[in-house]
Amino acid sequence: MIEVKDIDKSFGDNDVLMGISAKFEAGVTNLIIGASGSGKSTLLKCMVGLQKPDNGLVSYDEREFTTMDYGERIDIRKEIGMLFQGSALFDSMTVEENIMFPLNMFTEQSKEEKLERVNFCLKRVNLENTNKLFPAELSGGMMKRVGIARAISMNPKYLFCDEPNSGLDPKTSIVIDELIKEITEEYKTTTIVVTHDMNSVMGIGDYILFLHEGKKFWEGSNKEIAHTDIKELNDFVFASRFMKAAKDKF
Ligand SMILES: Nc1ncnc2c1ncn2[C@@H]1O[C@H](COP(=O)(O)OP(=O)(O)OP(=O)(O)O)[C@@H](O)[C@H]1O
Repeated sequence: MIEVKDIDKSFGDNDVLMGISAKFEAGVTNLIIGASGSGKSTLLKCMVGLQKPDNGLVSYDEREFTTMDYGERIDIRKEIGMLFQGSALFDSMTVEENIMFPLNMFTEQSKEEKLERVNFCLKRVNLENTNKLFPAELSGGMMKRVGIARAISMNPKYLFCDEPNSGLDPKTSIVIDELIKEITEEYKTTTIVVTHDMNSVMGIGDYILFLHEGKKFWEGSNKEIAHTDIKELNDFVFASRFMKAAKDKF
């Protein structure tokens, strides 16, 4: 479980996060949603230590992250898998080398052990036998799956996914969402997904944190989201005519 408590973050006089508190449980898919500029990425960055909150605490299973020294933070980072926006694969490396990268950096495993882990992760994302391909030879959906394989290579306790569906067609987006959900449930990871995608919200949103102008406006599940009367949330989630029409059916 990851907990954030009373997080404030400003850039100059731009107050980006104001008093954000939330609990992200293990084994369920936690989503952070909100309009562009609402502070989602900044919150994610505060959680993984890429930004320092001005106030507030971030804890990983009761381990207070914000006040840890550098060495302790590295230990937590080894427990974190990240799926970056746009996959962020190394273009000059093969699929196998990309997935092996964290294992080379953080473990003392033998070449055989690492290869076994790479093949296990590739099988898990249904991409067996793509070891020797380069990112340029993959479709967008395949790249995301390689990104997921790399993110789970270290067997993470915590999985962060930043806009996992960006640039994907609706059908492939659902495949990626389902994969993230399955992995979360299978390995009991604490998974946090930053997304704009309303299909993801309705499809895999076990817990949803809605940010609006840097504040927490609502939290709940995809089953509850259609039954709230918070205007800002309704305007955001059910903005399109299609979603408005579908709302009553949820
Ligand atoms: N390093 C930074 N320096 C200054 N301002 C920043 C920095 N990072 C973010 N901001 C500002 O913080 C605000 C929130 O940005 P953030 O990227 O967290 O929003 P977001 O909800 O993730 O948006 P999007 O959905 O467009 O990615 C924006 O006004 C942005 O300009």
